[in-house]
Amino acid sequence: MAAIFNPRINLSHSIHHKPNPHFLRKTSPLSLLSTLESPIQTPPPDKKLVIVGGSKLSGHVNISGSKNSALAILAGTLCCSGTSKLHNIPNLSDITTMVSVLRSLGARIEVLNGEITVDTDGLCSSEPCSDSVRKIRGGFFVLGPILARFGEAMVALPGGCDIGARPIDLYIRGLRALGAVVELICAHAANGRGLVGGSFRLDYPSVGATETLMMAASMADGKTVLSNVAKEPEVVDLAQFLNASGACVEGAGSSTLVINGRKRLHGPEHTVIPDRIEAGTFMIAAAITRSCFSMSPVTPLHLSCLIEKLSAAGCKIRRSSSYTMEISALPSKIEGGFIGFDVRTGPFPQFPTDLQPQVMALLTTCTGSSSVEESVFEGRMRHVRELEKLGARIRVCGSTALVNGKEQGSALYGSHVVATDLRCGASLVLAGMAAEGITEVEGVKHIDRGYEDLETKLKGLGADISRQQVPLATQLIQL
Ligand SMILES: CC(=O)N[C@H]1[C@@H](OP(=O)(O)OP(=O)(O)OC[C@H]2O[C@@H](n3ccc(=O)[nH]c3=O)[C@H](O)[C@@H]2O)O[C@H](CO)[C@@H](O)[C@@H]1O
Ligand SMILES: C=C(OP(=O)(O)O)C(=O)O
Repeated sequence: MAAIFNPRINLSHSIHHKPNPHFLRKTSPLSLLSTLESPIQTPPPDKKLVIVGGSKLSGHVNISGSKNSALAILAGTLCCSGTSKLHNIPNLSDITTMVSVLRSLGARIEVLNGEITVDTDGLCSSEPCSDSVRKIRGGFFVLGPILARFGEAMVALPGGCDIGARPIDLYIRGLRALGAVVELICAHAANGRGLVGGSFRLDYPSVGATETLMMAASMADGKTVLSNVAKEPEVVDLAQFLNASGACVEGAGSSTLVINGRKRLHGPEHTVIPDRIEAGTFMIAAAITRSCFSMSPVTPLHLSCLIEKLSAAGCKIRRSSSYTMEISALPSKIEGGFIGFDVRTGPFPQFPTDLQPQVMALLTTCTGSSSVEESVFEGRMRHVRELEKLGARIRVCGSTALVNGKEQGSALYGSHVVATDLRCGASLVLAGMAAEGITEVEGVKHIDRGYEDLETKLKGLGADISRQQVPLATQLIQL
């Protein structure tokens, strides 16, 4: 079948779902009902976070399980027969959406206090609910497992943060290398039976493409070699989950993966790694408020680039037990004050793009000028305009932002700002805590996608932050 895939397709492209006769035959009335029940609801009224700047933070904060690991591993449960039991799953709207994606395929899921069990024995569809897939990036990761398990998949184009074009060409070319025929939204095994092992080199170490191909190859017939893959800790966590299911994935954390496919994987028990981006956000919170507190569980190796930068700027970072880290940014302890530093984002182990907006907020409060180069997502500078509303002085030239630190006696000041994506929201909350006066951050739904109880955790450390309803009139004007 001819391939008509356009790798730079607009993500808002509408999807026409043809009914799949194979699965319609197999679909029970109950699972059809649950597909129909998939939420198509009017979005809830937006909330705002109101922050009174200037509080010092202290105490201890618990770090939740990793959003990005949990999303990939939830997709990975589709590779496993029987029941997978996952621990340390964060309570986030992205996870709720991913659960809807899996349920729309017929998975039976129980969610209780950070634990999720996924029973895939009743899977009855190769077409996940498009509305759910379109809401998040992780929804698209089900493509590999569905294809590997059923030999065909029909998946809508993904959503996620609006931070660039975010094409899916590597997923498609990689799956083709494993014997898939891929049309715009529909993929099936070329030989009509299943995927076969193959070799594929990614032009760029894409996290999602690596994870999707790893899952697909785990059930392909024979050996697969993937090179120039992503080395992010979430990729390693997924590999550990798959290996615990009986898969044979070697090399996770290096740039080459060798995967020997298995006919059948079984549901394992797995604990998701701590969220390094949440932990990094809290480290920056300590730095920007010139405070001292501890956090756990944290894996310092996952944050080495940030630890290096903050230490060079004057923070004292100490491991007080294997999973607890204390960060001290008390002005009395930092000789010569906080000095700005340069950052360039890149694939792990380089500086994470998901901490770039937060670190930029910090740099606006340091002395001297700093440069922040975003090399991963071409559209990840939307927080700059909002930071400027709080008094930040930033000039963007191409993919680099030149941040002018504070002048003698100057500070950020409170204002009304809007989060346009998840980490933009985190950046604005951090800046608001350092600003003089009151900052209102709208667009909290973006923050809820990736931070579990952000304001409760910050309040626990001593921040003055509350969640309030955005008046309806304001919401209507924004529409
Ligand atoms: C749910 C999840 O895990 N999200 C994370 C994942 O996103 P995601 O997996 O979408 O990010 P990628 O690693 O794929 O993207 C990195 C770069 O590769 C490009 N690219 C990607 C795929 C492709 O087929 N073609 C292509 O050109 C992207 O446009 C981007 O410029 O990794 C990003 C990079 O660490 C993080 O910011 C996201 O938080
Ligand atoms: C970009 C992010 O998430 P997603 O890939 O889910 O949009 C993020 O977590 O910062």
